Amino acid sequence: APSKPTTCQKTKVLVLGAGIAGITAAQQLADNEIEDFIIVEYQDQIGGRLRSAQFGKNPKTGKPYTVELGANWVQGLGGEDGHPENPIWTLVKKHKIKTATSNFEQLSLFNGKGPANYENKIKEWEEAYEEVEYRAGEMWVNNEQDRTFGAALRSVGWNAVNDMEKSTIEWLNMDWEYTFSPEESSTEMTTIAYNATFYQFSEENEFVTDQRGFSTMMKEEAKTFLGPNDKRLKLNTVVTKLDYSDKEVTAHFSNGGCVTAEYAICTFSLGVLQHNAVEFSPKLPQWKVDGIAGMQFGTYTKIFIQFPPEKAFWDKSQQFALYADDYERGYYPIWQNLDHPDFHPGSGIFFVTVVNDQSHRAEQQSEEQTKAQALGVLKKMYPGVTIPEPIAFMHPRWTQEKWTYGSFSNWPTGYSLDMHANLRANLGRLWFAGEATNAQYFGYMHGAYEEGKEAGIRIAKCLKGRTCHDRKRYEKLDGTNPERSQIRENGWLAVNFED
Ligand SMILES: Cc1cc2nc3c(=O)[nH]c(=O)nc-3n(C[C@H](O)[C@H](O)[C@H](O)COP(=O)(O)OP(=O)(O)OC[C@H]3O[C@@H](n4cnc5c(N)ncnc54)[C@H](O)[C@@H]3O)c2cc1C
Repeated sequence: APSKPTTCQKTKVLVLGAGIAGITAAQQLADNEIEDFIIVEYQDQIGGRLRSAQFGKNPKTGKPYTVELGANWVQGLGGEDGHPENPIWTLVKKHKIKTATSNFEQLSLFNGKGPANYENKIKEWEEAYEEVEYRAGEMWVNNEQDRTFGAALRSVGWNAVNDMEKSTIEWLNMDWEYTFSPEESSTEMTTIAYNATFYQFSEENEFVTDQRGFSTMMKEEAKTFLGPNDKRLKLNTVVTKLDYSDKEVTAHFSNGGCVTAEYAICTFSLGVLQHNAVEFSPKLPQWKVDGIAGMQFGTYTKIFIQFPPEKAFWDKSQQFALYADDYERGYYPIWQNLDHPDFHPGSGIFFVTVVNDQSHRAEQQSEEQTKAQALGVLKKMYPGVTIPEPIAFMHPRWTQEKWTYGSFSNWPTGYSLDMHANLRANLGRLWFAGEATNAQYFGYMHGAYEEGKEAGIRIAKCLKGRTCHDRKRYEKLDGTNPERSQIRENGWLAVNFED
């Protein structure tokens, strides 16, 4: 182990992580004339889960395409007809990030036998979803107990078991967005998150195609308060341990260095916190451990395939293709056509997205295995077509990335606002911010932005000697099975399970 230095570098605020939340928090500090901060980042660049890669080859230029491995859509734009604007959309416009509008009406349908028509089932889903939204609203205002989204769907007559097309439509609307199935997600909070994003802002989605990479947005934003080669940004620096108290926070790095600050904002992903990738001293209290353990962190994997462009065999005028496998829910289900006139025409790129269990499978098996499975699906979707050999193939392994351990968070059934407040609560001078700490925009970039902003403002106030409150925490949580329910009439046998 590296030897422990006796004195650590000193600063006022330590910003841990240079993703959307970290950069936005630091910007708030700078805007409030707090210039004495240090940003510490694991990777060699700003952006976090805004992460692009070079892929394949553009036949016109001979250079690879830039594709987004992480966040790709600005979801919910707003800013018109009295709706507030999504702050990410504001930044995208400010930094002239190139986007194209996603049109989910351009969806071709397939099943195990090839092209198929199950529009009527999509309509059935839409009606059921609308009823669930209404039920969720009632549940919320009446403070009814939360339940799985699957339970709410069944209660309005939607049941996808035994119907692979319906299962796939359900996957499209739930798992694709949240990475978890309706059986795992909260009815109330899933509906709230959807409303907060798509009804508050708008139902439009813009897909980033900028060849500089989406992270350009945050890199450019950082330039508004950091100078060139600013010493306050420590890249390639891995935090291994955080000492915290009511007076200060010290971050220890894998390179042996350390920084002590009056305040710190930890923006590491929920995955990082759940993997105990950072040691806390003193140990985290149980209410905090439970707050971290209770929220879900999922994986979303885009599998990129480039075919020889002249041999592109799919309908290039459509943006999406949905495949309902005969046997397995979520098996290579949603295909995106980047060869569309609005994206990268002539690219020959067709990519497929899988989540969670299917992502974990792809992460464990070889690229050859995954490629063979994906091509096997295309053979079923396009019977009679000779599927050409891809000229490029690539997918990330999000669950294994030590700086995130997954993609984004989801709100499970039974996780309460109080439990979530415990995830978000500060521990003395150590604060937490990031997409997962946002109670309504969890999972999204705008969630990370709002949380970074809030934490930055709060800490600036504390440092300026203005009102400085701790965040709420709930060391004791209310149960939902009180003693009055534990009675014979409820089938409760009052058996004592102790020996
Ligand atoms: C595949 C995928 C698809 C997505 N799609 C969308 C989408 O379409 N729309 C949308 O709105 N959102 C999407 N998201 C979510 C969005 O990317 C996140 O909500 C957002 O980027 C999170 O920002 P953050 O600042 O909270 O966290 P992060 O971006 O994770 O920032 C935290 C930073 O901390 C650093 N770090 C971690 N551990 C350490 C350590 N030990 N020491 C030092 N530094 C450390 C990390 O490197 C990282 O830069 C997607 C995410 C993924 C992965």
